[in-house]
Amino acid sequence: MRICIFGAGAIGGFIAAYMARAGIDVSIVARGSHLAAIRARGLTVETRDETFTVQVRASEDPADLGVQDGVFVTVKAPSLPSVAGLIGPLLAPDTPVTFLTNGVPWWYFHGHGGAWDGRRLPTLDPGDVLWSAIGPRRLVGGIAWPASSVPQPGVVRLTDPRSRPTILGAPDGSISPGAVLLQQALERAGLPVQVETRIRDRIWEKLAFNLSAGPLCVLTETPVRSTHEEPVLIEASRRVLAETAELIAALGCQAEIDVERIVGINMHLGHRPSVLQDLQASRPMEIDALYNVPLQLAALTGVRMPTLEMLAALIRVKARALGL
Ligand SMILES: NC(=O)C1=CN([C@@H]2O[C@H](COP(=O)(O)OP(=O)(O)OC[C@H]3O[C@@H](n4cnc5c(N)ncnc54)[C@H](OP(=O)(O)O)[C@@H]3O)[C@@H](O)[C@H]2O)C=CC1
Ligand SMILES: CC(C)(CO)C(=O)C(=O)O
Repeated sequence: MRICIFGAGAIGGFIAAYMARAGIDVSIVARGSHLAAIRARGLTVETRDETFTVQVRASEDPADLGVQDGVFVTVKAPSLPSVAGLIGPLLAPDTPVTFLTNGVPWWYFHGHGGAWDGRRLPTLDPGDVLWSAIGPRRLVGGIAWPASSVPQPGVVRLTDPRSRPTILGAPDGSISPGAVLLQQALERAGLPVQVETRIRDRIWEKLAFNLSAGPLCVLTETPVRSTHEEPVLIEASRRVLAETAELIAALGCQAEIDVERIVGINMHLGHRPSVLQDLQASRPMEIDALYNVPLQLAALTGVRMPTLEMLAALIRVKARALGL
């Protein structure tokens, strides 16, 4: 089984390393100092329980890696249009591609059914470049949960890669052969995975979690639990979650949003969300996928999200002021 991880940073890096260790023919698309370090010293994973290093084929040019049986795209959302122009050489006609990204995915309305079926999201896929290069047919929706980071080039750090399963699911709700192939690859690597028929419900569960504290972390530049030291900010988090639950229902999804459970988790979470990691590394943040597009969907469905609107506006101002 030939698997390529496109953008093997915090999330893709640990997946690639576990696959390589399990003997899967895995290669990665990486770039810059991270690629140089992986080539020179291998790809290292540090978890609570172990540290290990694997040698893995890596290139910034997918043409060096050839046609694959399956592809995991794990770049940040602002990098996705760059993937469209590069991914072609990895794809046979049936190669499944999953996008393990936070936020609303660019393909959200593909296979949705109903009045919005096939609607495009130009904010996430300007000029339909992903839609045209990858095509919705081979798509598998995906969600990753483990809190992870790249503390230095060539090194991925996370507490527990098995903390929560990766979720995969075809946009049309079928158990597609592509989803099953990608599931098998993760299982062989010893990573927990579930294939779901209602992928959008799971996307919203994850996004609600990201929305509960991510904006507060970006604005305060502190880890999740620090934002929950102030009762008024916990209240803001509760309001964002209530607004998100309303949007989820208006979109016809059935995600379970247990506000007090999420608040309870956040109280103890020392993680800096990946959106904050981007801010602090002066990288573009996933503002569109995480905040702006949910607000567009709120406008589409007539749902009011004043708290998220305010937080998103403050973040946009901050991003512009910092040139991000
Ligand atoms: N980190 C976390 O804790 C979690 C993250 N997520 C989500 O997972 C997704 C991936 O995040 P994460 O792994 O943290 O991101 P990272 O930035 O750590 O990894 C993405 C990698 O892709 C590389 N990349 C981007 N474009 C290209 C390209 N065209 N060619 C080659 N390499 C490229 C980046 O390089 P460069 O740095 O040069 O841009 C980077 O090394 C995001 O949507 C995030 O929100 C989900 C759960 C938890
Ligand atoms: C908060 C977390 C780890 C949730 O899994 C996440 O998605 C992120 O850091 O972006």
